[in-house]
Amino acid sequence: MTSVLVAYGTGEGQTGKIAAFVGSVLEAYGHDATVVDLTATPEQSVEGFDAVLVGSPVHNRRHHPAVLAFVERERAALAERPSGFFQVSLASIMPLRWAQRGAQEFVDHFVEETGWEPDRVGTFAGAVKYSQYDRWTRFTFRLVSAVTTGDTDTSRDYEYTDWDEVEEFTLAFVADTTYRVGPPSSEVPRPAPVALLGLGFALGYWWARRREAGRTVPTAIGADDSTPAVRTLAD
Ligand SMILES: Cc1cc2nc3c(=O)[nH]c(=O)nc-3n(C[C@H](O)[C@H](O)[C@H](O)COP(=O)(O)O)c2cc1C
Repeated sequence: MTSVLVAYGTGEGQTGKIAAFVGSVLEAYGHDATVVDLTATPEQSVEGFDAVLVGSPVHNRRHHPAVLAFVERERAALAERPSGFFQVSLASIMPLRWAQRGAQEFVDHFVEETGWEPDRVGTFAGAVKYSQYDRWTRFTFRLVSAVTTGDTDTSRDYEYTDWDEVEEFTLAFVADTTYRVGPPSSEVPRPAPVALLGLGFALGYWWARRREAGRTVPTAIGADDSTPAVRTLAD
């Protein structure tokens, strides 16, 4: 069992929702997940964890300040263990190619700014939560949505996160982690496959010998007792 810290920051809660889902996927696959909101627990350390996943939303082209502070402080310890980063933004859902490139640019900037190079990066689509915005933000998002997604009904929220994509990212991270940390001892391959392989070879050899024997032709028994009773075609 690998112990994984899932540390995140969030503005309107979508990154927290994704972090909780990541944690539940990890638990479902037999790992020990600790999901921590860095705003509530800014002193969180990565010590004692086998692997770490960090999640941050993008607001006004910037990552969450609690996440930036955490990564900058824990950078050396993060480099010593498998680590991954997932970013939550709306750039990831925009139909325009330049906007999608923006999601990767945010990540590049984050890596440059923090000096941390995560082993795996996920860029997930977030949500528009009109219910949580002030008047100005609601107005701005309504305008942007009018020319992008068309989701302009401010009486409801819109979630764009692709949960299958989040699950795939988590499982790929687990695979990397198991590779680097090593599988739990209960999952170490048993010698059974090796024994089966040996049995397969033995059966193959036996079958080949029988086949060869089947292709033999009888010849006259020679006067000389040393003459073999049968001779193979190859003789
Ligand atoms: C004030 C504000 C600014 C935002 N700025 C950006 C931005 O610059 N780029 C972007 O792609 N998404 C931006 N978003 C969209 C958020 O990344 C998206 O809503 C995400 O789901 C927020 O995650 P959170 O709920 O964890 O805070 C912004 C959202 C808000 C409310």
